[in-house]
Amino acid sequence: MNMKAVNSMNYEEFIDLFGNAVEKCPLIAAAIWSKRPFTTVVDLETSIFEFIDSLPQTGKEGILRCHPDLAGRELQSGTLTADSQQEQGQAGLTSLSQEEQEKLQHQNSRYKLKFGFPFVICARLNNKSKILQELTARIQNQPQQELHNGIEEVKKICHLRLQNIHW
Ligand SMILES: NC(=O)NC1=NC(=O)NC1=O
Repeated sequence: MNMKAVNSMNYEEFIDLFGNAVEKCPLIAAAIWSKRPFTTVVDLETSIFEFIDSLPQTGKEGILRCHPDLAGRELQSGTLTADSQQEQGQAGLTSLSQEEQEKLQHQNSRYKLKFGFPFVICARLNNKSKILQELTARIQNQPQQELHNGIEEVKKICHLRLQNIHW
C-alpha cells in the first residue's frame, strides 16, 4: 500500500477507501483519519483496533450489530456489501442445502435472541461446516465472552480487508 498517497488523502478519499474495513462502520475510518500519517498499513490497522478497543460496551455491541447475518436476509436479497458478498461466497454460504440454510438461520436467530447482537466470525478463515460448528459452540458462552469473541473476529475480517486494498 502506498502510504505516502494514503497520508495525503483528504478525509473524504480516506473514508471512500477504508470506510468498510469494518463492516458498515465508516465512522471508524473517519475517526482514525486524524491519526495520520501512518507509517505502514499495520500502523493504520493498529489505529483501527485501538479505536475499537477504546469503545464502551455499547459501542462494541453496535459494531457487531452492523454485521449482516451469515447466509441471512441480505445474502438472500442480494444486498450484502461487496466485501461481505465475497467473504460469504468463498465460505460456501451461497450454496447451502435447504437443511443447512434452515439450521444456520435457526441458530443465528437463537444467538441473536440470547446476546442481542449477531454471531460474527471471519468467513474467509472458515467454511460452512466450521461456521455452523463454531456457532453451535459459541452460543453456549456468556455475553461478555461473546462480545469479546465477536470483536476479535471483526479484527480478523478487518485485517484481511486491509490486505485486499491495493493502493
Ligand atoms: N455475521 C458475520 O460474521 N458476517 C460476516 N463475516 C464475514 O467474514 N463477512 C461477513 O459478512
